[in-house]
Amino acid sequence: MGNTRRFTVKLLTRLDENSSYSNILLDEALARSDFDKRDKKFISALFYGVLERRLTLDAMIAELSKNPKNKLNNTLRNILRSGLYQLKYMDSVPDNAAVDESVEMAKKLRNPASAGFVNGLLREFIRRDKALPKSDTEIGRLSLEYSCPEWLVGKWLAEYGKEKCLSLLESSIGRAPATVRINHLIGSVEETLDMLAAEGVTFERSSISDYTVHLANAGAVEKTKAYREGRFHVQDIASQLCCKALDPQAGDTVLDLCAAPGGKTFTIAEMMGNEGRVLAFDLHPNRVKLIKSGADRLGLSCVTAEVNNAKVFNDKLPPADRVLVDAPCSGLGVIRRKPEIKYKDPADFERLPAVQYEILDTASKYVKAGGLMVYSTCTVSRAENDDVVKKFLAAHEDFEPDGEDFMQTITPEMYGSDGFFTARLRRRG
Ligand SMILES: C[S@@+](CC[C@H](N)C(=O)[O-])C[C@H]1O[C@@H](n2cnc3c(N)ncnc32)[C@H](O)[C@@H]1O
Repeated sequence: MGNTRRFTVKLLTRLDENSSYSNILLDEALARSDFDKRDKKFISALFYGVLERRLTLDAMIAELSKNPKNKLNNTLRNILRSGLYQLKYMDSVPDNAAVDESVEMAKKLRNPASAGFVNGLLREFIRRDKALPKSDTEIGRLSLEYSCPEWLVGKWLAEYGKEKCLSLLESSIGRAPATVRINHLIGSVEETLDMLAAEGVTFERSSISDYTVHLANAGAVEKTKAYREGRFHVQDIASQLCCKALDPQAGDTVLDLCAAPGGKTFTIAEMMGNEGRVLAFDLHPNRVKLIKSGADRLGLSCVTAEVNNAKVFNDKLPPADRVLVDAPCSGLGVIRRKPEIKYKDPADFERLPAVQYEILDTASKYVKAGGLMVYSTCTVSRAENDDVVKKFLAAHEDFEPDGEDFMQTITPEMYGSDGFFTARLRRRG
């Protein structure tokens, strides 16, 4: 077990020092290691746990340090974070093990005082009954309880109200469900589920569609025979609902302008029974390859994938019955999958609405008269969602809202999905 903690602390420090994605860093490191299944589970739980509770853990360290201004190096900080995380949030770890293993790690650091410091701080936390740091404000309290920066708690409270804010905060902690979309073009849903069951995968069907299934022990679904045979792809409920909003029909010409890695492209093609054309694009050549390989695996021959910049009008693209703009966004709806998103500087998100508007404006030029365009994001932020759509409608008289509830903010309490937004915009006939 000591080895697993050292491994995790090293990974957390690497994440602090290079801005790579947490899931990629962890998956690659585990794949190269020879830890057994149980150890890998512990490492993943500790790694993601520390990451998603980082703000709270750092507030605890600041409160418990005698000299809070002392600068801690990254390794020492991660030893403390992981020690505190085990004490506070991992019931399966005895307190003594959490403290002793952390102290052993600190002994290996160059500064001989580190081990005493780690021991003192962790034992003081236990003496204080493992209490969270206090705050005088509601925003501050929620921020510490859910390890979410105050600016984001404040934003969600102001923009969506308390109930939705709490739903977003609660779902931002803990593992997201693994949901898949069954490809009925390769075999029936029952046949695919039987195959998965035979390989020991347990599942629960979802009420949102006949093809939507939650997998319970989905460690490495990509390794199953059913996956290799193209019988499903991994896709959250909200993304599946987004494809439903686009309502593609067999024979349609569909443009999917920000399509990689291709989850929505695949569902759209399946909904069309592989009849018609789904032209998928992305800015990045490496990501376009993911769409191509996914469509090949799933046997979706109506899909083509090319590089294209959605901001710039391309006169080679055909007029389309349906256009999907699944725009690049801040990703505030998928924090439970990528906890590092919440620690970004909010200033990084300020340029997004202009980019989103530019893409939407360009995309609208491809929509046939009477055709439908769906604008979507995996974020929960008025500036990137409703405001972009309102600005678009105000400037494009040839478009109108499609239906009364044409804008939908999907929050986790509704379907257990990621946070998401869709808007249906119809070009007048
Ligand atoms: C939210 S992701 C799309 C997810 C995808 N629709 C799916 O369901 O799998 C946004 C995508 O937009 C791409 N992108 C960003 N800027 C773009 C641009 N100017 N033109 C085309 N694609 C762009 C990104 O590379 C990214 O793959």
